[in-house]
Amino acid sequence: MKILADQNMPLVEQYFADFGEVTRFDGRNLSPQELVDVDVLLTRSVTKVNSSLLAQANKLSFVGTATIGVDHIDTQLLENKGIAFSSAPGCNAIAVAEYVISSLFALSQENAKPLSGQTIGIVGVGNIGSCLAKKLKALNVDVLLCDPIKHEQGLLAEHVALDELLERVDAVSFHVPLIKSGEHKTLHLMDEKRLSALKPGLTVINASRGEVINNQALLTLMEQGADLDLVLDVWENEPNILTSLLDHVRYASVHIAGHTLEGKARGTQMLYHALCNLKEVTGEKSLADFLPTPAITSITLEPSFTEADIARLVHLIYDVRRDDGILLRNLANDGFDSLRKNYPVRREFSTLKVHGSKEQLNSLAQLGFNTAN
Ligand SMILES: NC(=O)c1ccc[n+]([C@@H]2O[C@H](COP(=O)([O-])OP(=O)(O)OC[C@H]3O[C@@H](n4cnc5c(N)ncnc54)[C@H](O)[C@@H]3O)[C@@H](O)[C@H]2O)c1
Ligand SMILES: O=C(O)[C@H](O)[C@H](O)COP(=O)(O)O
Repeated sequence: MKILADQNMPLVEQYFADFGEVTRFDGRNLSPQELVDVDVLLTRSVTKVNSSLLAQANKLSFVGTATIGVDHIDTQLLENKGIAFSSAPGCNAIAVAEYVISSLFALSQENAKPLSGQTIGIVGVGNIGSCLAKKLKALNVDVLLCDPIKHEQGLLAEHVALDELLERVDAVSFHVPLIKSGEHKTLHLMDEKRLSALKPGLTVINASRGEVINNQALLTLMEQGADLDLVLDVWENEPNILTSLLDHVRYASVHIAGHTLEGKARGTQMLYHALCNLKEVTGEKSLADFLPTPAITSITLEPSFTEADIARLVHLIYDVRRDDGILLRNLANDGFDSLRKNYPVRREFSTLKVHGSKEQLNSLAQLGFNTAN
């Protein structure tokens, strides 16, 4: 079996070598010719899997994307061609939620505005939005949720319409898929009209897809002096982003919100299990076999540790300002994709074992730290 895998996908050889020969490709520059005689294609989010890419795919029987988002894949085409498909739902949901928590704590410190007592809006309450809501509630934050689809399905009673939510919150975080048309379209969900109506002092976080916010309209608004705290991980037209917007963003990063070691590796593992199912073999390999021990494994809290110290613990594991600095220092020389490829190791909160009193550990456990005795 011939397996073609994105060069930025970790652990492919470890998981897939038993199935056949693994060859790597450059995600943005895969040519139709490279798919001749290939059985399995494993992508990340930058490869557009469409009819022109598959024009010479004479043997392809499985396509997998080790990502949550599937807007780069023509899934209808795969179905029509009888090619099995799998994505990796939820694989990096924890990583994205931790990115948002890190950003909110950093802003809270810099703006001298405690997080506890703030109202945060979450737009899109799927795997990431739900995970984030749980963590925020553990921090005594009021959470407003907006997800009209789940509401219509009877799965979210407390849905708040987007325009009302934007008026009521201190910060809003977007976790919707990119939907280009239809009643629930998210392309330019934040269009010029909605952006212009935002209240001063609002924090706007986007770690979903860049196209959810009209970037040019946002730039124009910021150039006119709008008072918004912007946290942007995703951009329209990646990798050729609107660089003049960077001057107006508090924390900017190169579409890495989901890029913990665990998040990326889980994506690969989920595709491994999908292929095992397809081939009717038992998948016996596990993430724990491959992930390295983190640099800091445990910490003990003193009785003086209070809620205010939670931010320090969060930033010990991941501080979004590290990634903001990397982008600002290096984008011009290295370029967007190279910064993504060489992203420094980031681990999830669960890799830190925290020892302390029962009361201290309660909210830390809900934030995702390892508090097991
Ligand atoms: N920045 C990153 O690194 C990164 C990482 C992972 C995922 N993502 C993006 O985040 C998106 C969400 O991920 P998820 O795992 O939570 O997906 P999910 O499918 O579990 O949840 C998405 C939710 O959004 C809701 N939704 C759809 N249209 C909506 C609308 N118009 N308004 C409000 N809600 C709407 C859906 O009903 C669903 O509940 C992914 O599709 C992907 O594009 C980005
Ligand atoms: O949808 C996703 O899962 C994320 O956007 C994903 O983490 C993007 O990262 P990439 O696949 O481009 O490395």
